[in-house]
Amino acid sequence: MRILLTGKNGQVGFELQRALAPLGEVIAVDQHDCDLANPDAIRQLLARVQPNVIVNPAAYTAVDRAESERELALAINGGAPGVFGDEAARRGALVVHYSTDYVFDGVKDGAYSENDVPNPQSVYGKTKLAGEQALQASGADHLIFRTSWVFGAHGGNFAKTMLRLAAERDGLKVVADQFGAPTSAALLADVTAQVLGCYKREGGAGFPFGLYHLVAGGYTSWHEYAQTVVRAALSAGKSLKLTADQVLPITTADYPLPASRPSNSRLDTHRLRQTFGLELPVWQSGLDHVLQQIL
Ligand SMILES: NC(=O)C1=CN([C@@H]2O[C@H](COP(=O)(O)OP(=O)(O)OC[C@H]3O[C@@H](n4cnc5c(N)ncnc54)[C@H](OP(=O)(O)O)[C@@H]3O)[C@@H](O)[C@H]2O)C=CC1
Ligand SMILES: Cc1cn([C@H]2C[C@H](O)[C@@H](COP(=O)(O)OP(=O)(O)O[C@H]3O[C@@H](C)C(=O)[C@@H](O)[C@H]3O)O2)c(=O)[nH]c1=O
Ligand SMILES: [Mg+2]
Repeated sequence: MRILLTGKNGQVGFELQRALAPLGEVIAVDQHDCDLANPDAIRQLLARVQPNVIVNPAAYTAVDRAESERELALAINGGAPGVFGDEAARRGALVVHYSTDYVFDGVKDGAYSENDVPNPQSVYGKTKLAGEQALQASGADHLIFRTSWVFGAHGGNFAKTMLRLAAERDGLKVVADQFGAPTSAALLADVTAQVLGCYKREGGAGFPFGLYHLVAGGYTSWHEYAQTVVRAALSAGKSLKLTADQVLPITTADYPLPASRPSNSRLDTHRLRQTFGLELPVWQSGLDHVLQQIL
């Protein structure tokens, strides 16, 4: 299997380099090798690499900046997956792509399933939904993994931001009315590799391609997540300027940002677990593992 991997220095791309290696030859690229905002550059890359599988964790992920950089975010998040899809359909390749909880408006009670209708409230969410739809419309064999609140040892994320702020400030305020599942980049990479392993063994017409929600087990609020990070850092002996009690709960209205975030980001993973016989560990176990690496 020849696997083209984009975004090799991103949180998920970095973990995928490790996880995909046993499946075949991995050709990993970054923005310098191919600018995903440029469709011709993508076509040239595919002509050169001739992959059987394209794995695309690269994306425009700056949620607030996207509100004022709509065109660029749309080219990378909405356009590139369509180009990958069109080319893959022509070449008989598989496209593996990642999307987000931010395609939902967050007003549902309970976890969102793949059958729930997206209604993104941010530019980032809208461009990610456009990417899903472009890939689906291409007719290429594809897998789309929708995930949420990604963290890893490599790259930037909320947990690392909390560690940095807790070392600088004697108080922190974090929204307590948005709920979701922090999901480790390593879990995303490992599940991707498991599913691609199935595809390698038994891929073909009957393979269950399509859209899957993929998040860690359980859920929390950003506030409780921040407190968990601070508590773990303190018990690992890290010197911080505050304790978990000094991470105060606030509402979304108390923390105005350019982009609107869903208050309910919970994703139901039933389809993925049933189809591939997988277990998804709780978010705390992935966090413990990453904090051990960072601290
Ligand atoms: N982070 C999160 O919390 C969540 C992420 N997702 C989705 O999961 C996937 C992986 O996210 P994650 O690993 O966290 O993202 P990161 O932001 O860590 O990495 C994204 C990568 O995309 C690359 N990239 C950005 N613009 C371009 C471009 N024009 N051409 C080529 N490469 C580009 C970046 O390269 P460079 O560093 O050089 O800019 C970076 O390596 C994405 O599809 C994201 O939408 C879904 C839910 C939550
Ligand atoms: C730094 C900070 C953030 N917050 C809030 C703002 C926001 O509601 C929430 C999370 O903030 P962030 O900006 O780090 O997270 P955000 O960039 O919105 O994270 C999202 O990224 C994209 C890529 C996704 O796909 C989503 O799944 C999600 O992970 O925490 C506080 O309340 N206090 C703080 O000190
Ligand atoms: Mg962010």
